[in-house]
Amino acid sequence: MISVEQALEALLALVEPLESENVHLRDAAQRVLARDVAASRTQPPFAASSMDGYAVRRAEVEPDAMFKVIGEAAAGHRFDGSVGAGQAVRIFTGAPVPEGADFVVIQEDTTRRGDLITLGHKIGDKDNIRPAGGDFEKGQRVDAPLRLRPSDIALLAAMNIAQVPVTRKPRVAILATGDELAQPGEQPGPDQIIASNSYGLAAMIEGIGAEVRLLPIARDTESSLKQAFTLAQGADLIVTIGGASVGDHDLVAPVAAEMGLEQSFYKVAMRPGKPLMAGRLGKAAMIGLPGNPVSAMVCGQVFVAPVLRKMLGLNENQPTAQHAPLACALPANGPRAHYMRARFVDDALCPDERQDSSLLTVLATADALLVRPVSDPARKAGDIVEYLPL
Ligand SMILES: Nc1nc2c(c(=O)[nH]1)N[C@H]1C(S)=C(S)[C@@H](COP(=O)(O)OP(=O)(O)OC[C@H]3O[C@@H](n4cnc5c(N)ncnc54)[C@H](O)[C@@H]3O)O[C@H]1N2
Ligand code: MOO
Repeated sequence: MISVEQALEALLALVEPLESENVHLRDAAQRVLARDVAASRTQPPFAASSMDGYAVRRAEVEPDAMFKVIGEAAAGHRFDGSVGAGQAVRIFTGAPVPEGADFVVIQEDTTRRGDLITLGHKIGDKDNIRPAGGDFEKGQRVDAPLRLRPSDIALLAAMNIAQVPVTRKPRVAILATGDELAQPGEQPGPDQIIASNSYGLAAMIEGIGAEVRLLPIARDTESSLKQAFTLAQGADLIVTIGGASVGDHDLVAPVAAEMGLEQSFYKVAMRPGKPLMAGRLGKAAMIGLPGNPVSAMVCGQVFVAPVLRKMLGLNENQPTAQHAPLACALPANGPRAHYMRARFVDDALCPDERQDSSLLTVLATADALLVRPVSDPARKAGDIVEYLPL
C-alpha cells in the first residue's frame, strides 16, 4: 500500500492543466483565469469629483469667499470651458473636474443665491477629487491563475475586458456501481439503498468548477459496467464509485483492466478510503473510489479535488491543512492515515465517537477531517493536530 502523499503525487501525474477558452464576463464568475490580462483603459480616465458641490481653484478657498457659477459638470457630461479666478462650476459625483479647477467644495459648505455661492467657515483640506488612474492604469495586469470572485469580475469589467480567457471546465463522468443502488426519488426495492455518493461527489466536483455527467448506475455485471464505461467517453476524468474492493461482485478493476486501464496504483494507507484505485483509461484519467459513502466523500476531498484543481491550472492543488488543539485524548494511530470526522467544541477539535465509513449523518454534521498521520503517537487534550476544513 502506498501513502496518501505518494497516491496524491501519482494522481497529479495523471493529469495536465487543460486548455483555455474565452467566455463572456457574465459567464466568468468562479472560473479560473487562464492567463494574465491587462486593463485596456485607465480608471478613472479623468480626474473626477468624489462629491456633489462646486469645482473651484484651491488657492481661492477661504472662509466666506464668493464665486460666480459659470456652468455645470455632471457624470457623463463634462464642462467644456475653464474655471478662472472667482469662478465655480456646479459639479456632481463622478463628473470630470473642469480645467482650471483643482478643488471641490461640497455643497453642504456653501450657500447659493442665484449664480453666486458663498463658502462657509470650515472648509477642510480634502480636495474631493479622484485623480486620473487612481484605481488602475491602462496596461495594469491581473495575474493568472486566479479563481474569479465577484470582486474580480467587477475589476475586469472596469478594465473593459469583456471576453475572459479561462481554463476549460474539466469534464467529469461519475459512475456509481452496484445492484443495491436506486436513484433518489425512486422507490427502492427491499434490499436496496439510495445512491448518495454520486450526488455528493457531483456537488463537490461542480463546486470546484468542473462539468459533471452522472452516468446511469452500472449493475454488478461485466456487461453493464462495460456499457457504463462506454458512456463515459469524452470525459477528462472518470470517477467510479464502489466495486473497488475484493468481493466477488467488485468488478471495477477487472472490467477497467479489460477496457485498457493503465493502472497507476491500487490501495492507499488511509482510513477511510483504502481501496482507492487510479490510472489512465484512453485519454481520460480514472479514479476508482470506494463505495462506502464517507470513504467516497473523503477521497473526493483528498484526491479528486486536487486533481481537478491541477486540471484547472490552479497552483495550490494540494489540500491546505490547518491546525487546532485537540479537545480530548486520542489513542495512538495505526499503519493507515486516519481522516476522522470531527467537530469544533469552542476552538478545539473533537472527533466523533462513531467513525464507521457508512455514516453520512456524522460526516454532514462534522466541521473538519482531523488528520492522523501513520503511526501518530497517542495524543492528549490540547495537543495541536492537523485538519482539513469541511
Ligand atoms: N474482505 C474485505 N472486505 C472489505 C475490505 C477489505 O479490505 N477486505 N475493504 C472494506 C473497505 S475499507 C471498503 S471502503 C469497502 C469498499 O468496497 P467497494 O469499493 O467495493 O464498495 P462496495 O462494496 O460497492 O460498497 C461498499 C458500501 O458502500 C455502499 N455504496 C456503494 N456505492 C454507493 C453509492 N453510490 N451511494 C451510496 N452507497 C454506496 C454499498 O452499498 C456498500 O454498503 O469494502 C470493504 N470490504
Ligand atoms: O477504507 Mo473503507 O473506506 O475504510 O471504509
